[in-house]
Amino acid sequence: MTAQILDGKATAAAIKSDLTARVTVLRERGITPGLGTLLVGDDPGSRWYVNGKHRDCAEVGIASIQRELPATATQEEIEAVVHELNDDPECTGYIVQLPLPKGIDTNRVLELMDPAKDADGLHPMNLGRLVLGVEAPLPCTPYGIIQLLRHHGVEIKGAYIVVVGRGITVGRSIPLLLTRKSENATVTQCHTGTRDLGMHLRQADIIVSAAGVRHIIKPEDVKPGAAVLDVGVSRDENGKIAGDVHPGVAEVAGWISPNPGGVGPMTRAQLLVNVVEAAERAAVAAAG
Ligand SMILES: Nc1nc2c(c(=O)[nH]1)N[C@@H](CN(C=O)c1ccc(C(=O)N[C@@H](CCC(=O)O)C(=O)O)cc1)CN2
Repeated sequence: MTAQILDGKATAAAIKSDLTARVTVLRERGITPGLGTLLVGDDPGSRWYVNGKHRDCAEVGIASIQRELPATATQEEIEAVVHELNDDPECTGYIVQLPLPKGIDTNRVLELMDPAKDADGLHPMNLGRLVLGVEAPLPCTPYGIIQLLRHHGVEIKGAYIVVVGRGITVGRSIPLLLTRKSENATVTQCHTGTRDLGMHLRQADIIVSAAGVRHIIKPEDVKPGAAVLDVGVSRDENGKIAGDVHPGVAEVAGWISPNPGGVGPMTRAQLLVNVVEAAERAAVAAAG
């Protein structure tokens, strides 16, 4: 392997240490930030992610509010919990773990959330604010990726970045962040329907792959020295979890994010940032 590692675990640990200090200040002022989660169904992966989020909360001093519903929950039952979390003063920010079971209208659930408590930055109003360039909680994985690149000194400004994927949590929103004046990158969005994906990838200074297609990023399609971020999660024929990036890419790239240990821990760290910032905003509003 010649590529340097974009170490998400270490970067997330540094972010969490800063947050612990900010939470202490809030608590001294009588404000305890609280993260709520709503998990619907019994998918072991989703449960693992939600448990991880609450472990992180305990580490930095954020309170946890855990709500669960069975896979058979109706739209109305899910919406009732969303209303409860909106009204719960101890819950300063929350997430609805995705994906929701088949048959549930996810967009409607997200729309019903109080945008001021949207810890994922996925509420339509907050995504709209992002488009307008107005302050809003930032989507966790996209902003986590930017923090990971910054932390390792990978130049984003002026870079040509190819994003592979168009899902709600990463692909749709990361171009919005990367093309802001503060980042000033040029972005092409590709996806599984893109003709000649390799032609786009070979020109990229930075590749962000969130397609969920095992090894869609191949060594021959990566420019030597490029930074490659692997966000994809899929399962191989034996049920083993695999990323989007072929292991051979590490011999060509200049930087690579391991998967696990790269973007995942950054997603979780950014979630905590959003919860703390929401509590800080609420404290300012209450004071003034
Ligand atoms: N409401 C949301 N739902 C989902 C999101 C999201 O951001 N908000 N993203 C994904 C899942 N996810 C967070 O919820 C998530 C995925 C992975 C990790 C992580 O830390 N992964 C580890 C490895 C885990 C393993 O070994 O299985 C890593 O990359 O090191 C954190 C969060 C879909 N749903």
